[in-house]
Amino acid sequence: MILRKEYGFEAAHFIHNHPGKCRNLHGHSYKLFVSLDGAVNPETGMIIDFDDLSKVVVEKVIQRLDHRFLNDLIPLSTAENIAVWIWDELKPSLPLLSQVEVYETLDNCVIYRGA
Ligand SMILES: Nc1nc2c(c(=O)[nH]1)N=C([C@H](O)[C@H](O)COP(=O)(O)OP(=O)(O)OP(=O)(O)O)CN2
Ligand SMILES: [Zn+2]
Repeated sequence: MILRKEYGFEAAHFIHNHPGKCRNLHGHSYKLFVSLDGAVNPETGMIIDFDDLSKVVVEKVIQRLDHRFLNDLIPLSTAENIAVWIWDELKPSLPLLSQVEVYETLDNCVIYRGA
């Protein structure tokens, strides 16, 4: 079964080698969807407690990206590279992690399922 939870963060960035407007400093209200693929524990009725998932995602990702300049952590801060960075931060603590979705705008999204 797939369990998915939504998060958001506001951040600034620029893409230094972009041929258009994205080379300029600007910001996005990013949406992040974190998915886990696992079995339901018959005792808890859960794959993971949403609260326990959030403790990890907030500590490892949201607190580090929200209201930050992304290029400090991810020099080429495309949605693709942000998704890979988030995956690498979460996977050691969330072995059931199966998918990371990063929406840079309402209609621009990347989906990453690991290497
Ligand atoms: N493959 C990617 N392409 C682009 C990325 C990216 O991360 N991966 N990023 C950008 C810029 O960051 C840019 O900010 C994207 O936002 P924007 O241009 O506003 O989005 P739209 O494509 O929806 O542009 P509209 O002018 O609003 O139609 C660019 N490309
Ligand atoms: Zn951008």
